[in-house]
Amino acid sequence: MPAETMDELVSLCKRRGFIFQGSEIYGGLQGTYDYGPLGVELKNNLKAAWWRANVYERDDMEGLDASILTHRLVLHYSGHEATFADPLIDNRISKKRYRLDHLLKEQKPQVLEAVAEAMGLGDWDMTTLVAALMADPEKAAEAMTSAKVIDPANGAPGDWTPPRPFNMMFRTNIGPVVDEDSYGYLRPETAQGIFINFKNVLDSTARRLPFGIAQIGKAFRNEITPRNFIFRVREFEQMEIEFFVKPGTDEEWHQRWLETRLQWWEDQGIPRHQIHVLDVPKADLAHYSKRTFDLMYNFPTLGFEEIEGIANRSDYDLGSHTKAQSELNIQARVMENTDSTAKLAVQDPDTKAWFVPYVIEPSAGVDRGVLAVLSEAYTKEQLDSGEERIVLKLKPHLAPIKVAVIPLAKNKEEITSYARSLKARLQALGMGRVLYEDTGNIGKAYRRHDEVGTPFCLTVDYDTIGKSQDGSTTLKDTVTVRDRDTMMQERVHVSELAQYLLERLR
Ligand SMILES: Nc1ncnc2c1ncn2[C@@H]1O[C@H](COP(=O)(O)OP(=O)(O)OP(=O)(O)O)[C@@H](O)[C@H]1O
Repeated sequence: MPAETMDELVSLCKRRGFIFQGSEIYGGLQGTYDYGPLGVELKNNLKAAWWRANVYERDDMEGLDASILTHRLVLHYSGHEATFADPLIDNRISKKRYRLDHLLKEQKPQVLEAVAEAMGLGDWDMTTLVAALMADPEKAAEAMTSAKVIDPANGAPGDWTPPRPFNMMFRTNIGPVVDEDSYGYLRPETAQGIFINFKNVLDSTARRLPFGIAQIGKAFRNEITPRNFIFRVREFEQMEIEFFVKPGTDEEWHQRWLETRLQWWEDQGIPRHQIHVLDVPKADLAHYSKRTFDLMYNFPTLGFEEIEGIANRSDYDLGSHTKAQSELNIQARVMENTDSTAKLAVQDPDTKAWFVPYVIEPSAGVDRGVLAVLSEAYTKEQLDSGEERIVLKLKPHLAPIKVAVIPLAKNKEEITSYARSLKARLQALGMGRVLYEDTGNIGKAYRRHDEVGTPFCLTVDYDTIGKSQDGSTTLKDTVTVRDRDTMMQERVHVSELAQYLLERLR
């Protein structure tokens, strides 16, 4: 059974070294988190699983690692400069700042009804209400104040300012000269790096449609109200695929990617029933999207929230960044591009006509993925002894530590050196981190490794080194293997350990 509250997860993450608040010793930097010794392993394992499934195991994908610092023209023509904004509103009394749609979601229905009425709306939903408020900011301020919209910070009605769009990109100066032209952006998504390299990848790999480019990397958004632990942060990682297809085949590929991605999440330990597929209503679609499926995971405390968006982006992206737009019969509405030096189009092998590919984009958040996987794996068990056991039932390939090798006696040189050499041999198998563990007693070590999801604990004891109390040597060169989930222990000969572990850790 997954975790019931976010607090349980936050507490485990801090206690066991998965995730810490960013800049914590100086009071914390909001919207940033640092991955600790175990967090970095889990995160790397999740990214490796994604790369394996989407690059190595397919024959129609290439990888890329584009730069984070981005030329302003990239984000100008992509539309981000003009439209990558969230609606912002302030309460003059508390001085608190909110994202308008988030603030409204926390209001009682009668308050929302009063706001809509003051705005003169008959039939409305959240999307049309936000749109109406943004279209007339002065009236919106009056409506929200007179309808007594509550400030969640103090539970009292606010004195609301007119809402305004707030661009979420981090703009930064580039180079030693600070002037109006020498700025760029930290990328707000990894996708643009893929689009602007489309021709480079095509020319260097001789790919034909359909094919995709995959990338994992950091993205930055100046979220108005970062919250819910690593769910909404200002610096995060994305795992993005831009899959280029012939127009007309896009809808079929969109469906295929939906199924592929759901299967992948299942392989990471997130069952199908814990994900709701939202077919995003037309009114809520991003400006580039023909259709989008959001994968909404049932997070503890938060409920169903997005972990991945799978968008049919039509020919908007390559069409926006290409030169010679007028020759390419672009379907999407794009800004006229007078700066691009590359033709981002392909030739139909039969007709020889040039056209701009459509793009299917499965875009997943690494951090939200980590949170979902942790929450699904978190298990509280009542043992026969009456004790409670917390165990992270992570899929073995995601576990931060695969195997802990524990010497039963810390001061017995023969045992510790046997354990150290066994650790080194297992580490060399390349299955991930193997830990030599000699802190605390064996019971405590088991408890700790249950809590961090280590699938196997191996104990090296007197029997292993051929010095059993009864003088027998039948158990020489065997170790006790304890299984995290069943807590069963069995004796395994060290010559069979490699195969034993590799089979079970796959
Ligand atoms: N501020 C953030 N913190 C952590 N992950 C994020 C953040 N913004 C986006 N992501 C991740 O990147 C993925 C793709 O980004 P996309 O632009 O589709 O998100 P979004 O629709 O803007 O998300 P939201 O509506 O929750 O702000 C999301 O599904 C999510 O997993």
